Amino acid sequence: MIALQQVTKKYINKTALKDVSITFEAGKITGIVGENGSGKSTTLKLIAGLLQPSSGNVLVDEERAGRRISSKVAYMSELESIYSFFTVGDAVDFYESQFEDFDRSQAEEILTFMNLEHPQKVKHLSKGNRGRLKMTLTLARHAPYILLDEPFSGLDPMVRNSIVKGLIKFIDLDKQALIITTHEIKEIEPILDDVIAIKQGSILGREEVEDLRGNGHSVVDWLEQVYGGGSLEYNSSRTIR
Ligand SMILES: Nc1ncnc2c1ncn2[C@@H]1O[C@H](COP(=O)(O)OP(=O)(O)OP(=O)(O)O)[C@@H](O)[C@H]1O
Repeated sequence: MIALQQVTKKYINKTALKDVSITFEAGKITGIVGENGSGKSTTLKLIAGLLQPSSGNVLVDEERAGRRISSKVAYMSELESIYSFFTVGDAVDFYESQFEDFDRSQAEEILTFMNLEHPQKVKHLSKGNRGRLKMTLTLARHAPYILLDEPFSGLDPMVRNSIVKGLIKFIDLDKQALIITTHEIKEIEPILDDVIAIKQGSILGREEVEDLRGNGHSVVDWLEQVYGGGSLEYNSSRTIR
């Protein structure tokens, strides 16, 4: 389990997260939704151990998040993170050399699924194919926690669709949990177990998607209500886990 306990994260002139307490359970797909600058990436970077909290604790399977436990977390940045002078094959070799849990044969299977080939040069790939490659390299790891920061950003619906299909096919929810930040909630709504709404560094709410559906609502209905202006009649007074 991942636990953020009363976490505040301050940058020099900005408080990005304010006293956030939340958990993420193994075996679930959780979406974190919020407008630009609300603290989504900061949350993932804290879990990945790339940032340290200003106060509070970030625990991954009861250990403090940091370099020592990074093997438990596969983090995909929203930024371009693969050297442009690499070929697709070089990128796979590089990831294999960096991560003990990297599964070469799974990587090859995902490459085929994503229609990517070893000799292709990263700098010549379309944005969509660079997104598919980034996803391939992350999903080829057997890390128990997979964190994807804005995997759909700037990608067209066909590419988004192939990425969602890749997630369903290559994530093993008996052994892995997935946390996705996104603005594109409609694409991933069908595969989400729960959704967290964040605004200006605070968690506004969290819901199980099945509970919402049971009440005849979509995630989008709920988000409209949480962010104000919506008229969803739904009791969402449950405690945030
Ligand atoms: N390294 C940094 N130094 C200073 N401020 C930062 C830094 N990184 C993020 N911030 C600020 O912290 C706040 C939260 O940023 P964060 O990137 O976590 O938001 P986000 O929800 O992921 O946004 P987006 O959807 O645009 O990616 C923003 O106001 C951002 O400008």
